[in-house]
Amino acid sequence: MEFSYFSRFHESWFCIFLWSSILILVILFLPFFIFYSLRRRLSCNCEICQAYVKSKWADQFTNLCDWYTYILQNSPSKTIHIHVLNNTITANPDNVEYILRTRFDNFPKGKPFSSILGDFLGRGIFNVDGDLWRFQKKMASLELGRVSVRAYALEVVNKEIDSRLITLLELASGWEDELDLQTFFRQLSFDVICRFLFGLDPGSLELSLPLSKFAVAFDLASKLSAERALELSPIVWKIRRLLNIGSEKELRQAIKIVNMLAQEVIRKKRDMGFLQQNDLLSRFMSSGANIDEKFLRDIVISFLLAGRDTVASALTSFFRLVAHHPEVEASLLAEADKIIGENVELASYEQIRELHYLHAAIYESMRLYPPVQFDSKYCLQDDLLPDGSFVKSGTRVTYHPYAMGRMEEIWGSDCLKFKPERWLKDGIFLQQDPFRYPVFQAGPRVCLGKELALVELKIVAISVLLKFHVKLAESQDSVPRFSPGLTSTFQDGLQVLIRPRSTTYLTDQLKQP
Ligand code: HEM
Repeated sequence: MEFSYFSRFHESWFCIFLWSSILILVILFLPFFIFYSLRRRLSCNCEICQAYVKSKWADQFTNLCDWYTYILQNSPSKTIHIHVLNNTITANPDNVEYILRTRFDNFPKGKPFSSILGDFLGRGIFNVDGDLWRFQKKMASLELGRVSVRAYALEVVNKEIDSRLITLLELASGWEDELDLQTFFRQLSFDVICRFLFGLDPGSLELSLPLSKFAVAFDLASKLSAERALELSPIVWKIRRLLNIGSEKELRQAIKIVNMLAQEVIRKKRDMGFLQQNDLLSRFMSSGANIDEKFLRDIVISFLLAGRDTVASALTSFFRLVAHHPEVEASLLAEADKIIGENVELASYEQIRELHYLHAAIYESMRLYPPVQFDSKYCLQDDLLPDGSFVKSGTRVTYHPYAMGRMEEIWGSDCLKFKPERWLKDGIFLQQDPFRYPVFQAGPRVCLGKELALVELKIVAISVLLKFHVKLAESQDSVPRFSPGLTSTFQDGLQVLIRPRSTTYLTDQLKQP
């Protein structure tokens, strides 16, 4: 007995000694390891790589995406290679089609991407390939592909507009203080997506923190996860994560809060009895598939991300552009007046379908400000893109809808102008090739929520426009600054004054020189 106690005592000291030695060795050799792995990356002396590494681009451009746009516009093939990032970036529609459709199997999301977003999105649909992706896509398509989905979306959004949106904006229309429309739309789209996908009223959740704290944590987790991709080597953030320091510590804390929200959504759904319900979450829960608690959490987070941030981003940019273009605002109101008429509280689905100019204005605003500015895939085997660019196995390929929306070769010499008319022929909205406009992605992984999103965008936009005039706090020539994140967000939000719409306002506005 005494002997075994003695030997265990020695064993534990031996373990401590062993682990301490390993730790000391790691600490001693880590800087060399990082240095050598980064040296290879930093060694490219080409102008573009140096501009990236030394952040020289920031001398001329407000946003990284504007710099990428500039170099893509100036590239004859509309494709560039950032050697230090091992990333081929393209704004060439032929390449986009090749990556997203023709050679879909050779360009999955891939392991590097899943590890960047893995802590936040886990095995959720955005972050996986293969069977895990197919399963979630099938379940989501059953729900989002229903014939009645648009009518149901309209019902959910109309309820939200009727019960909250108009009341809140009426309140804000009496304020002298500015309202951040971006935050407002994020709250709205969160409520809509909870009702639509989870069959839940967010107000009924029993949360230990106010909803706004969860929203902040959600945004932070999205921003910090996206920033991992900007590091010159994944080793940098992986070490920070191992030591739980800096941004990785913040990310861990933010994810902890986000998890609390997801757990409460799942708990509430269980309480409500998911077997009798046919929303998306209930479908997953009753599918009989092997879905553990963690997988359910990942599903909830991915769909929240898909439906909340993208729609809020699209609405915010739309109102910013419309406020800067009174002539577009006038055309939107004139169309609504013709189709919906006066004194109608909420438009019907048939009326919404008839609003071609509104549809065009929404597409046009997403052309200039796509909610997902760029999207990366991973090249499995060496490949050659249609424009002749060679892509090496194991490197990243990125298509860039933000830059594509600003290409003269695609949209003509007035590509920087906000001009909804470019989408209309004889007043009817005309669809463009999705590989020239991959705002909803295209090919097998095309956005599953496109129809829901369009209904939501149109009905919210017209409901607000008909009742209120949105006046921007920023000046006419201000350039928006984006926050890094998975979805495009204005760093300073969108500060506006809300005013009740008077019938004479617009005429007065148009009379101004
Ligand atoms: C204006 C609004 C929206 C835009 C611009 C948009 C755009 C996109 C884009 C670019 C992707 C590809 C992302 C990637 O693979 O990395 C995507 C995927 C997806 N979106 Fe949307 N989206 C919008 C709204 C929504 C909404 C409201 C939902 C509702 C649930 C949704 C559900 C999805 C899903 C499930 C996927 C994954 C598809 C797959 O991987 O097969 N989206 N979306």
